[in-house]
Amino acid sequence: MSDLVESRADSTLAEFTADVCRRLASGLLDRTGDDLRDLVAQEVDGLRAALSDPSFLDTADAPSDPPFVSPKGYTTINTNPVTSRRNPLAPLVTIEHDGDVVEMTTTLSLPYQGPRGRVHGGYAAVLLDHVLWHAVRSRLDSVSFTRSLTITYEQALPIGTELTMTGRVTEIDGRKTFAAGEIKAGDVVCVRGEGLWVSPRPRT
Ligand SMILES: CCCCCCCCCCCC(=O)SCCNC(=O)CCNC(=O)[C@H](O)C(C)(C)COP(=O)(O)OP(=O)(O)OC[C@H]1O[C@@H](n2cnc3c(N)ncnc32)[C@H](O)[C@@H]1OP(=O)(O)O
Repeated sequence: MSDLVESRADSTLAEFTADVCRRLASGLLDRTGDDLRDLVAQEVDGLRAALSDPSFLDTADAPSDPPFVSPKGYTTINTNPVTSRRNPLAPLVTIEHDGDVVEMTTTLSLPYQGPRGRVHGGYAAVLLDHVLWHAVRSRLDSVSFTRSLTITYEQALPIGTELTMTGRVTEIDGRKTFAAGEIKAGDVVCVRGEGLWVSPRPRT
């Protein structure tokens, strides 16, 4: 098992700061003038309070992504731009495995917008890449990399609505693993994806 490398309070502060960054990133896109100043002032006050008085932070829940020392001795921080609570680029997601199916949920705000009211198509591809990779990873003993990913945009993928990403493996052929899945808003399939994940050649 791996060891933690910072205190629980510091990990909580880091994740609180990432959440502040998330709120500011959204606020910068839907507020102007005094409204924006109010938000910035409120978040700065919160950060000052969190720095000067650790009891300001709710430490009831364990940090989601504390850095740790890996079994190989490396200090590791989850940098993932989809799942890391500590990376402000990542929205907050849930991931669940149900047998061979992986399901992920999230609600995306304005920083992920492409056309007005719709998720940027590139970010929809990011979400599908991630959920399909998880489905592949759950079936293999080794890591694999996305080799190809085909995305079909069926319907507008809405901003501000809970989205459900689902992924499953469709075929395993040696180093090649094929997977497919979709993103739904409610019961509507908005985006489909299918692709190939390849494990690196074994070292000779
Ligand atoms: C838990 C915390 C962690 C958290 C970590 C979470 C990370 C999740 C991230 C999501 C996933 C990513 O983003 S991964 C990052 C993005 N992807 C990458 O960076 C990958 C870049 N590409 C590569 O590194 C390389 O191309 C590889 C390793 C994927 C494959 O190289 P290779 O080993 O030389 O492969 P190669 O021989 O050409 O192909 C292997 C086999 O696949 C076949 N093949 C190749 N392309 C195709 C194709 N389009 N359609 C059908 N078949 C194909 C070939 O014919 C061959 O078949 P045969 O002759 O063997 O039958």
